[in-house]
Amino acid sequence: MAEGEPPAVPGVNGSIHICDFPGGTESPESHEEESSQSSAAQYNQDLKSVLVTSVLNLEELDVDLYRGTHHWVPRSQRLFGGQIIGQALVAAAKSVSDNHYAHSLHCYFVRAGDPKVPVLYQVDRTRDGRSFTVRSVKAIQHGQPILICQASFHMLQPSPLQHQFTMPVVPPPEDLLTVEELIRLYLSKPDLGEKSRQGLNKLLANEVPIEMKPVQPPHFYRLAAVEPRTLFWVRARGYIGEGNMKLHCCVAAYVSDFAFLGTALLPYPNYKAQFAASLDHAMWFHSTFRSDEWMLYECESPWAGGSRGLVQGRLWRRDGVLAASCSQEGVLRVKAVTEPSKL
Ligand SMILES: CC(C)(COP(=O)(O)OP(=O)(O)OC[C@H]1O[C@@H](n2cnc3c(N)ncnc32)[C@H](O)[C@@H]1OP(=O)(O)O)[C@@H](O)C(=O)NCCC(=O)NCCSC(=O)CCCCC(=O)O
Repeated sequence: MAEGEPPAVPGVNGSIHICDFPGGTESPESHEEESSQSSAAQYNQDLKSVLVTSVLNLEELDVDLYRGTHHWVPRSQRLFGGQIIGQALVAAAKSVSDNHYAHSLHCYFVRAGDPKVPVLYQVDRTRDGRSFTVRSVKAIQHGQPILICQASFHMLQPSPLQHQFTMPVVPPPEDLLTVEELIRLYLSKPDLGEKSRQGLNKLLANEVPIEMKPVQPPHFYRLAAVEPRTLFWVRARGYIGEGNMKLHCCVAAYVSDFAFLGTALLPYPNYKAQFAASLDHAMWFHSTFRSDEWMLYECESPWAGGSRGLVQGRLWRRDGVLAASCSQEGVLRVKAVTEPSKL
């Protein structure tokens, strides 16, 4: 990483309950009961998540037509992909009955989003079946699509087929530092260069509505090439509460795009991204979860080439249940870093 370049958001570098979505060997109710006890202790419930009160709170303009506004905008000054996916899923879910739950979505980012204007979401009720309901959503700005999204919803259908991978063993979030705490630690280093200090202060001023705790924080000094695999705890800031599983899926969709594509850059510390943007994003929801509770995001990049990188991720509930899986391909145009430096 070159001097003056703020680090990529740090960090992106047991016994299992198996559970269908939303029911299974463990009922949603039992999880909710457990959650309500922990949430009462963990949260000031007045601190509502801005994701829910603002970003995902779409304005209804007409039948199947919604308008969404922005909260956090990345330094690239193009709209955050996770926000557009989360809002598209909110729009899709509006016309789906309460007993159908999002189980997957597939999106293409076809144009950069403009942070100066709101986004319109136009929903097409593609199909209403007995078990599955499908919606197609077009996110539009300046009269042109910026995202095309297909989302599918499924009614609860219990099955004897149930398996999942085992969650990686990592320290609990209580034993780890948040990204902000890590940045403050880096800022306290006496030999930090002025440009790096400015970059880190800019990162601190970012009002990202997500909290993250990297499992393996990057070293203060220049990173060595590492395997394209990262683990971090993540949750939405503020209180959302239990009960609305569709909403938790929309928040998870927002969260899942954050610091995801950076995984593909980990083996290349001698290159920096000149242009990085997600091209597509897919998600599968497997189990009930609370997006305002810590979840482990396990990210890996099985391939990069031809100025593109593929990343895959798993979102784990802290009790070891696999909540969701994600895949994304992004464009990665890089240039060589000439001078080695510290963060
Ligand atoms: C740009 C997309 C991906 C399509 O690309 P392209 O067809 O090349 O679009 P153009 O509009 O023709 O060019 C855009 C830009 O790229 C330059 N360009 C094009 N080809 C090349 C090339 N072969 N070599 C070098 N440069 C090239 C071209 O000159 C233009 O540059 P400019 O003139 O300076 O603008 C397009 O599909 C697109 O933008 N899609 C949307 C992608 C997107 O917005 N995704 C979501 C946001 S990304 C995200 O959210 C991740 C954030 C993570 C936050 C975090 O983790 O911190």
